[in-house]
Amino acid sequence: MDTKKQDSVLRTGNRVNVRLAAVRALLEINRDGGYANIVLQQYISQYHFTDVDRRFFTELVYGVIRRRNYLDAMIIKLTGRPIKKLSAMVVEILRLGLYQLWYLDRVPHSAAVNESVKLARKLTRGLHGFVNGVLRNSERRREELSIEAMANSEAQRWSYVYNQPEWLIQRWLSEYGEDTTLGLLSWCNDNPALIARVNTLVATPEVIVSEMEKAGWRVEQSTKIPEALRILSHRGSLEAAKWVKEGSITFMDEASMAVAYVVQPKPGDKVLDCCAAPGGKTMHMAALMQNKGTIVANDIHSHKIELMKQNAQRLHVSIVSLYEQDATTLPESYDNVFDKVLVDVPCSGLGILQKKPDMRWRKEEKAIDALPELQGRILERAAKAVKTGGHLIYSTCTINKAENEGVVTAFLKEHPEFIIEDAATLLPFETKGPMVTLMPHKDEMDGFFIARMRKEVL
Ligand SMILES: C[S@@+](CC[C@H](N)C(=O)[O-])C[C@H]1O[C@@H](n2cnc3c(N)ncnc32)[C@H](O)[C@@H]1O
Repeated sequence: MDTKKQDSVLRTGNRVNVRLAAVRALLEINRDGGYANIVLQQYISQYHFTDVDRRFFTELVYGVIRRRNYLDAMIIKLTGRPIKKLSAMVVEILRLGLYQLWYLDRVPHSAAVNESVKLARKLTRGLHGFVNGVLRNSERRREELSIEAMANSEAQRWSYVYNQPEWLIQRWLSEYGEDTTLGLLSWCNDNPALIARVNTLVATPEVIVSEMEKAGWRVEQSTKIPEALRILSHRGSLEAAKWVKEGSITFMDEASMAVAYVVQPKPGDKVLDCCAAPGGKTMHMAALMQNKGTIVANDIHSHKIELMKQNAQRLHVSIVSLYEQDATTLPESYDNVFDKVLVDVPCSGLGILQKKPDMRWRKEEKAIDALPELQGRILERAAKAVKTGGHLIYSTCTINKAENEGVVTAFLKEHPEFIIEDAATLLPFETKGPMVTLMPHKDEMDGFFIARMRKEVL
């Protein structure tokens, strides 16, 4: 549907119909493959929700996405049909209805059912009776639909309770054991904290905190990273906030900020960031370098380079040169040139599942198992760009050991000229080294891996 038409469908007078917007957004994510965070942001900026509506909309969309496996199991049981045999629109209306009935105490059951029926009248060809029947039936059959009654195995039970694919639960159990797996699973279902980095090139955390408080935001300075702020509540759209527009803040997690601390670039350094887009760490390094020196930032995707250019402009960074470049085939002119080389490889992203609740359903084990080979090749090539006495930093946003310790250990075996250093000692918070794995449920930030190596003369 074109944007104008959709706009008029979603609005009644000045108010946006939040549930209708949620169904449309869910369809774009689940049927059309849109990324949840991007679709959500588009709706929020397009429809100018009130703060209350924005929170409800976000809760509905993310809530349904997180609990998709259990909601779908209920739909299959209640309709007697596989999801694929139902219309995509009806599936989203049922998911949303069941989510409200089962998880949102503050929504009266009658409202959850009636609003779903209204949606079905508006969006389907005569399936409102079917939706009504399924949802009312779910009320009558609560016991039969309980997780205990529905799960056929312990792994399936955990998968329903924690809304994660069974294969991932099995993987974490075998890598980390039961306690850590449980911690990780419940972290995945918590609402992510909103974290901003204060751009120290133009502002200080103290000034920004005080300005935000005056504007009615609730915000705290992070206890882990000095320039990080935890935004507890805000007014209006984040994108339109003055601090975002003027480049005094940018959104990124504390774990992501930890990487630049381990790189420890100094003003005047020559830095290579070879998997750089969208540039969160590049711009943070530029700030730590006080915008003095050089950062060569590469990425394989040209459209992301444009995004980084805009990011650099907004954040008043002028020391970054951007190139579209495959990190496995860096030019020879890069060899032995850089003081610091950051290799923030493409990875499975299992450490950022909390922020992207749709990701858990998109991941595939086979694709994950193929990653270490590419990561190893990127690291191998990038290592040549480090000058003697310089540092090579390898990072991922995953807690998958094969992509982390696995890749680095294999690299070190082949390269005695690289010595592992203790990354933990460079961080402004307590954690264990020498290679650092930030575990979300313990460190209260995204799951990241960071290793720092020094190149010696042999
Ligand atoms: C984890 S993300 C980097 C995040 C980035 N460092 C930041 O802090 O914003 C990995 C990036 O590697 C890029 N990439 C994937 N394969 C690559 C390759 N062979 N060479 C260079 N970049 C690659 C992807 O486009 C993606 O932007």
